[in-house]
Amino acid sequence: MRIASLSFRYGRRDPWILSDAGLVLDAGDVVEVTGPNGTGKSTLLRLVAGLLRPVRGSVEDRPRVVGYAPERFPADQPFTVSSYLRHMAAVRRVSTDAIGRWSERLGMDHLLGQRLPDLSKGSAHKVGLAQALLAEPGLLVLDEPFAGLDAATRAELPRIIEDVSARGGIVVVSDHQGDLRAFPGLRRCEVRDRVVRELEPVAEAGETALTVLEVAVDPSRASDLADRLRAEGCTVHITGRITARVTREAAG
Ligand SMILES: Nc1ncnc2c1ncn2[C@@H]1O[C@H](COP(=O)(O)OP(=O)(O)OP(=O)(O)O)[C@@H](O)[C@H]1O
Repeated sequence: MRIASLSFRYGRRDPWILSDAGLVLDAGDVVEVTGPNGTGKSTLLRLVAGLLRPVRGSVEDRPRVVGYAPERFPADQPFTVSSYLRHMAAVRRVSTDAIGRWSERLGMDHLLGQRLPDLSKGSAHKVGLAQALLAEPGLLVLDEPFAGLDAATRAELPRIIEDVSARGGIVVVSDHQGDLRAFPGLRRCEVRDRVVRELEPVAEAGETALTVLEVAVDPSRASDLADRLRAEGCTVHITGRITARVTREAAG
């Protein structure tokens, strides 16, 4: 799936939210979208999911089956959870068996008979996740999915995301709390100042990210400085000598 030269604003007189964004997503990719409040994370997710159309640019080769869970599930609908999910299963042409599977996995069996407007925020959020997962999405877009979830479902969600990814689905998640940071192979994108920028991946468990500094010092100070840096926990290699013209001020 390819996002190419994508720019978006809500109305002709509104400011641009995204400008010239580009991103290539491969089968199995799990992408975390971060950025300061109000910069356009939800907007980007809705564009990725196909709920908004780019003003300029394009989203190409989007998987056919898309599951989207909004940040706030619209619970002001006159249905029980069960009848809502049965309706969504019919719309998506999937067996109602999927409802039982997902309500068990998301710990929401006890909610099935409740009316949507009576649900707590966290419970309504689970219904939003369940409807997004019903049809085995090739693209799963989750807007702040961890917010308000109980501990058990919070722990289960990365496993669900892993399953979607393992069967080749693309998963795009906005997650300002960083619940997915330890996810193996996680790609990270930041939305800031209208730009979508890919960030360095987080080091895998058991690894530590290190920054390499090149420091040139007078040879007589090298071994002393190396010892002091090692004492501070740095890894130090003395790699050789260079010659450099140094001004009197810098040398002092
Ligand atoms: N339907 C809309 N019509 C007009 N402007 C909108 C609409 N939805 C969002 N915006 C504006 O677009 C900008 C980006 O909003 P968006 O919700 O995408 O940001 P966000 O990064 O997801 O925010 P948050 O971190 O608070 O969830 C904001 O200035 C917001 O006011």
